[in-house]
Amino acid sequence: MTSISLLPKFDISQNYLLNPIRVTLGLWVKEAMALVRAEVVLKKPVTFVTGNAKKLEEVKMILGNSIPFSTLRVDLPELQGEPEEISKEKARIAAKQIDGAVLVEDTCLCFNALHGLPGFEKWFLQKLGHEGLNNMLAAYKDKSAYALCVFSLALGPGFEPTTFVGRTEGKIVPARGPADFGWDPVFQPDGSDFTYAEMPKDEKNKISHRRRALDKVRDHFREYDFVVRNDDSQV
Ligand SMILES: O=c1[nH]c(=O)c2ncn([C@@H]3O[C@H](COP(=O)(O)OP(=O)(O)OP(=O)(O)O)[C@@H](O)[C@H]3O)c2[nH]1
Ligand SMILES: [Mg+2]
Repeated sequence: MTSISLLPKFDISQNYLLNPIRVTLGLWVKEAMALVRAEVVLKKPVTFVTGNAKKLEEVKMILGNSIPFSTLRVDLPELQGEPEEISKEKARIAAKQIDGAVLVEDTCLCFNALHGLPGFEKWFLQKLGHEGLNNMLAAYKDKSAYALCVFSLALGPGFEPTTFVGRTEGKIVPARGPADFGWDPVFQPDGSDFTYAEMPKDEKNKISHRRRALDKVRDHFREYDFVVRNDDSQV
């Protein structure tokens, strides 16, 4: 009885004594890691590959000069499957095609009432239109949806891509605002009275699925030292 009641007291004091040491060690390791960033040597800058001019515009606005990248407009195949797998496969194809490091993304609009469908293929919107997207939810009370963006970075052909996911919650509404980018007019993010299409671009770029995924891409570039060097040591 006595030993049982004493045991927790002992544990608590042990933790109390150890915690400051753990915290200090943790901080020290973090600082040390920041100082010795792993170098990733590439033969040419990472290329963001897409066939979608609007995506390209947003990626350029969001990233600015924060990471070194070039861009290339190439139509990538419309693949089927889970968003992360589609995005990775696009990266593998693009890396092979340009024989270098690539960044690609796959975006989808997912309805909760439909357990994540329609997901998205660009043909879907072309066939259904904004009204059709609303009609898909006519039988359901739940109009909630989320916009999902998965970026994939492949360091070259044969390299397994790394993914970065961004998600913004919202709901599907009858179209409002300019119709120059996909489903933007029917997606109203939570906490806003405006659809993506009605928002000024810089407002959308503060909260969008794309922005959230690109924040993670940026963090990754901070973690590693990407160097472009054209010699035998490059990827
Ligand atoms: O309203 C939108 N706001 C967005 O922020 C957004 N991002 C993408 N899309 C649309 O979603 C479909 C599949 O996208 P997606 O990832 O397959 O792209 P894509 O085929 O157009 O280009 P890519 O695959 O060459 O990069 C296409 O109809 C895109 O226009 C968006 N629509
Ligand atoms: Mg596509």
